Amino acid sequence: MLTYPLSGSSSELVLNVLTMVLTRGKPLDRAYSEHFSGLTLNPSEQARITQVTGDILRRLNLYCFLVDIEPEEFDRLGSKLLNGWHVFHGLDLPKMQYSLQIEQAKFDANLEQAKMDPVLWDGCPQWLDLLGQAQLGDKWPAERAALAEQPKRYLRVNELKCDREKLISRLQKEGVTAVPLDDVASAIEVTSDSALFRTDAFKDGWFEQQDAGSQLVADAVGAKPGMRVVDACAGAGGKTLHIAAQMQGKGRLLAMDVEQWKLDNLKTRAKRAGAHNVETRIIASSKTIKRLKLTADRVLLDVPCSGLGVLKRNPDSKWRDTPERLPVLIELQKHILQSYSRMVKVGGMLIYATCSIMPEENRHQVDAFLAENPQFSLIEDENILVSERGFDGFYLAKMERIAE
Ligand SMILES: C[S@@+](CC[C@H](N)C(=O)[O-])C[C@H]1O[C@@H](n2cnc3c(N)ncnc32)[C@H](O)[C@@H]1O
Repeated sequence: MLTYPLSGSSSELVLNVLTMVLTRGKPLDRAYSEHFSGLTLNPSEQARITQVTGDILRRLNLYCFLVDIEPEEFDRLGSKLLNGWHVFHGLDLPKMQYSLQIEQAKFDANLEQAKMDPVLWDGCPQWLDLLGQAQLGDKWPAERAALAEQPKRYLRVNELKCDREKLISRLQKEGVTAVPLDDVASAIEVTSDSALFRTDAFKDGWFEQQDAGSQLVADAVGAKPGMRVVDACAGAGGKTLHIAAQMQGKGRLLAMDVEQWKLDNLKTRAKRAGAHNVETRIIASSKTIKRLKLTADRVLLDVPCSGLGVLKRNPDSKWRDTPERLPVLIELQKHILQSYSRMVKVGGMLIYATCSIMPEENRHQVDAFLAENPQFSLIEDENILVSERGFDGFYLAKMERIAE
């Protein structure tokens, strides 16, 4: 965390980004891009701004409690919260133009009270705590605490262009320090605050920013050169590009989604990555899927989910989402699993994945699917828990089609 306070102008930026997220419901990444575009911020100052903003969102209710404000009051009282954040972290106050002071004695009393309340301490909204307890039982407190930590920055080396050692040494020449991860063969961890997307290594397609947990999901696909592979919920292609590298550009990789703008984004990224065997296709109706019946060696279903495994990275969503969204997602996951599994050929593999840690979206879905579909058999599944691996939380299940 910070060792000296934010400057006045960085404090204003943090407040503006947070106001956009908390009072206008903008996703954090869009609020960043609106505020950062056109500014030439020093990379370490930009890193400090995102660290503070992210940390405030990860423990918003705690910081609000300490300075006696409600999240809804953020647009009027945000400077008080930012001052409280600095006090909590033992820093001097930032020099803001308009700044509401905090009452130290009240802050200290609130702090003592907060220390007795682990749910508040971990920045967890009540609905999420209830859900986590119901779904994960004893494992939940460790996950809840791990989800309140700052995420690390991971890259995936693009093996179509280089290897980890070459990437690390090229990045070093561009002022970025990074180390390889022992347990994820394609991943490196960035240990400096450098601006990655301005590097020539990025422009040349040598890496993508991708959490190490997400890299484990694409690893599980085990695609080989010459295979026919479908990434059926490809989005902007985080996992598609990884699969393309496994295939060494040989074979057919079909990336599908219901949103054309995401596939357009994927095409740009595939071009930069030199992934020439990627074809994109919009899912316009059920016919798009039916036409591919029993054709694929591998089908990855990285389904839409609650995202409750990636709250370290997307902490804004826990203040926007509600538990009512979950049953709708669960129905959609069921539908995708049932209908898109038809594309897997006999002897081929279906990989179901989410970035959630909740069994209802994970193993329960797989069990229900297998009960209704004896033509599939479970090979293995894995819960990638945030508290155990330190990555974002994911789930993956590998199933083989053993009959038509
Ligand atoms: C978890 S995201 C995928 C992330 C992506 N695989 C990656 O690694 O970057 C889920 C994706 O499913 C897409 N989606 C939503 N409903 C869908 C449907 N009925 N069929 C296929 N994709 C769908 C969403 O647009 C979203 O891009």
